[in-house]
Amino acid sequence: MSIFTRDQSVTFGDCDPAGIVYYPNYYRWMDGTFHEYLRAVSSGHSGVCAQLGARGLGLMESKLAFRSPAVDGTVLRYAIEGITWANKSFDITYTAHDGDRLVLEGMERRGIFIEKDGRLRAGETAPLRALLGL
Ligand SMILES: CC(C)(COP(=O)(O)OP(=O)(O)OC[C@H]1O[C@@H](n2cnc3c(N)ncnc32)[C@H](O)[C@@H]1OP(=O)(O)O)[C@@H](O)C(=O)NCCC(=O)NCCSC(=O)c1ccc(O)cc1
Repeated sequence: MSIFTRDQSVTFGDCDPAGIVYYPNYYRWMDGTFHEYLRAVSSGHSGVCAQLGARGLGLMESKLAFRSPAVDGTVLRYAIEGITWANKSFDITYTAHDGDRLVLEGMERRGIFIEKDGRLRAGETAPLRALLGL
């Protein structure tokens, strides 16, 4: 059972000369899925950051495995499949499907980026968990 889903339409301009989705777009849409999730369950990224005194729920790591191609006209259903919490980071796992067909599997490792002694640091994740009720 997914935590959250959203649909993303693929248009002509999202594709490379071979007619399949140009891969950086998949990263943008994965990021966008996280932001839509935050909007659905909280005051959104900027609101959450204001509440936590954070600069961003920023990326430490991000990866995708491309399982099958998508083309102009595909409607991708992005899903957040799970969130795993560590002390100062959290991992979000994603899938995107075209109907029953798996198009990609992805993950992001994010942190609560705070400014400390003039540099970015990862803050504790507990306040975010509490805010999201997770
Ligand atoms: C992430 C950092 C602030 C962490 O700094 P520190 O506070 O010194 O981290 P620590 O070494 O103490 O590690 C803290 C935890 O993070 C984990 N960590 C830290 N860095 C990494 C990396 N690179 N990979 C994996 N895990 C990491 C580490 O294992 C610790 O894990 P747990 O304690 O088990 O939870 C610093 O490494 C940094 O500034 N990295 C560059 C970040 C960056 O430039 N990201 C790309 C910008 S994208 C962005 O900000 C964004 C915002 C919002 C969006 O929707 C999308 C993108």
